[in-house]
Amino acid sequence: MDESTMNKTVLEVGADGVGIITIVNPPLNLVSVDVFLSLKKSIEEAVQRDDIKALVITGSQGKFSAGADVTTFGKGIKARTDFGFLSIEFATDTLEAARKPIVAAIDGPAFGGGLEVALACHARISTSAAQLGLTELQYGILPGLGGTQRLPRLVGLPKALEMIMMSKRISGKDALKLGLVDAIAPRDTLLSTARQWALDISDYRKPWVVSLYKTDRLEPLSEARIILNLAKSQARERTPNLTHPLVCIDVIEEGIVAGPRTGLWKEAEALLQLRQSDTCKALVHFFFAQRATLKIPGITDMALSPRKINKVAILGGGLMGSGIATAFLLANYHVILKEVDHNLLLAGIGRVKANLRSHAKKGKMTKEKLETVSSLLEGVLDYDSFKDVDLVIEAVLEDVSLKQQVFADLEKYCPQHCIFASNTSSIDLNKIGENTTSQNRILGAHFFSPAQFMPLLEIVRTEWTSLQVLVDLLDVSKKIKKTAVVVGNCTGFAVNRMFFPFSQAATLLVERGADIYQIDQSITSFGMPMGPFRLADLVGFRVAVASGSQYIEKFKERVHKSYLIPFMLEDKREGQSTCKGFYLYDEKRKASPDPEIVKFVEKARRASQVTVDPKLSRLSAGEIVEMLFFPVVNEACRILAEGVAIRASDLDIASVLGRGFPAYRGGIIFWANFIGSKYICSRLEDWSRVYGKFFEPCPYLVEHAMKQIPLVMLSPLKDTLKTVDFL
Ligand SMILES: C[C@H](O)CC(=O)SCCNC(=O)CCNC(=O)[C@H](O)C(C)(C)COP(=O)(O)OP(=O)(O)OC[C@H]1O[C@@H](n2cnc3c(N)ncnc32)[C@H](O)[C@@H]1OP(=O)(O)O
Repeated sequence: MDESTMNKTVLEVGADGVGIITIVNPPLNLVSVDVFLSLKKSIEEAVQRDDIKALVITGSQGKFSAGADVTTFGKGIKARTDFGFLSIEFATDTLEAARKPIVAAIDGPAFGGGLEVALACHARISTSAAQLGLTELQYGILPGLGGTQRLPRLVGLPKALEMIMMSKRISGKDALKLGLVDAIAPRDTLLSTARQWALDISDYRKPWVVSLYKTDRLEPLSEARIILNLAKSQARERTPNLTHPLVCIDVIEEGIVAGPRTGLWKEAEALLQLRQSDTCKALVHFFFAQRATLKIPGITDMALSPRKINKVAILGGGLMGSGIATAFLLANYHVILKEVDHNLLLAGIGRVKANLRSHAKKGKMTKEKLETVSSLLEGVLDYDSFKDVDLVIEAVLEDVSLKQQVFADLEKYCPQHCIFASNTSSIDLNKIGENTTSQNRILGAHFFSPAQFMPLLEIVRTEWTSLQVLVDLLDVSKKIKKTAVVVGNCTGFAVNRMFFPFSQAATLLVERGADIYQIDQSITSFGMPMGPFRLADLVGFRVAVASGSQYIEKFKERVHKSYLIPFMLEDKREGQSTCKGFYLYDEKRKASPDPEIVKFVEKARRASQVTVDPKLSRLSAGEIVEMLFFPVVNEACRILAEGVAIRASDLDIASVLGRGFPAYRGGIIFWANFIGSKYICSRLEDWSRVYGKFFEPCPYLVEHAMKQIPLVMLSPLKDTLKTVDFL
């Protein structure tokens, strides 16, 4: 399709007197300014023509419209789309006020501005598989084409709030139940059904609904206020650092209190401001960074088709193994769970079944599906049933020799094509495969706990891993609904290695005078799900010490060796599992600060023989954030410099999806670039002079700071792949 036939709408009139307006902007029919201007022109023309009785709006190639082009947010606005043009002059005064009925025929995506065009039509017909949603909050803005006013009037306030606040996407089938669409039609009769519906409206056989003025689904004002106030307090609690969800609720409220047209003006005003905000820029970056993870130079551009994976074996039914098994079962894979003895196997199966039941209890799966999925799980104690396994994921203890033995066994019992993945979080994969001749089918599949929920899968390739194996695992990751980030092999890989200095900085500061609970508080206020000490309690001190030792061994010259956790372990404090760590835990796992903690802190201070710096006990929340996260940025820079990560934005995704770094700050590198490499480098230099090598900025960061350029890859990708394929 050439440029002249894109980015516009096309009007065609049938013998029945129905004009079909098609949005033509493939592949997703995004509604650009040009599309809106063309749509306005088509409607105005159709209203004037005597041969047109009614209209249908649809999208080309079976896709209604994926909404506005989000890359334009934060940029200058063209004159014709000035304040109020889109929602008032176009959607309300041209489309909704047209003197001829207009029906939306929806297939494929109808998101954001796309759905808002449909909401302003006088009826909506969709296929059952169509996807509908007002997803704007996901980008730090609000529905800006009247969605805040029309959706509550069509589906009622609670459902509209749920959809808008969660950027929820629903199917055509569910949209029918809500009253968001008027009828469902199969794909091949969608247009004819919409045509007939438009004629029926024109001939008064079907109602001509102007959604902006519909009131039958709106709650009475007093009830609406209660619902809105509840939504506000939920938004404040869920995302205390964000204003756009609250602005959106205010706009909805304005329409209910002062009338929908006043609401539209307020919506237009809010959109203008929000689309320029830093939050919007960060969230748009996050959206594209996540999509970029799917494109891996040298891997996904090699035209290799993924092989079908039918049977998956998980070794180890502990917390990780059972979570991974659950994720595979939920995607309908046949799963073998292997343990070393009967009791451990029963416990592992029990965990998986409890995970599945809790999924069903939350309404995410029907009872029938629970039964089907549970029947796909098989528990075993030996390798007999491994002869037709396609993928093994090892999740045994973090012990090198145990893993080496396991991989040597796998080579004996599994078929030649089987992929061997390790869920190790820090051990070198080359070491794990040392006793095998299968290095080309070994890779890391690092899941994050709880594996059935956490959306990230860190795929670790070694210099030997076959491209086909990588393509296979990338395909599996999509099927189990994980975002995969492919990284190179090194201690801690990308995610844990990047965040190791985070907990190191925290203990370093405490040993030199800072307060444990103030650190945790500052970090959660920044937007992390929990602070480093609460996190250490959750992970457990034994795991923290075991993985920490890998870094201490590997990066001796720059790690901070803390005595704090070892002293607490001596006193049988292991974290949340023992109800005592940095916090005390009650029977409901509620954490409270422990006054006795000071005893351990003082002992650690004495042992490390450092002088307490009174300045550190008076750090502001902002300083604490900098002192914990700038070392993370520094390590991320080393990871980029070594070519462990493919691109800087992958580390943004890894930090958000693997560690809970706030998406509205764009991810660790985006945030660092927002602050500026020069400032970060100078702060690290200052601290390294006072507190030692741990804070010393790496050459990559220094170079970027000197040139005052953003932290992105400077050098081309390191080519780590030595073999092409093993098949
Ligand atoms: C004023 C209004 O109120 C504001 C709005 O409308 S906000 C926008 C609301 N729209 C959305 O949230 C939809 C976002 N898009 C999606 O979720 C998915 O693209 C989709 C489910 C529609 C389709 O998925 P899929 O078929 O896998 O295609 P996908 O690869 O994602 O997209 C194709 C290309 O379009 C891009 N794209 C998708 N939606 C886009 C958007 N809204 N803006 C800009 N680019 C977009 C993708 O990045 C991709 O680009 P690439 O080829 O260069 O990598």
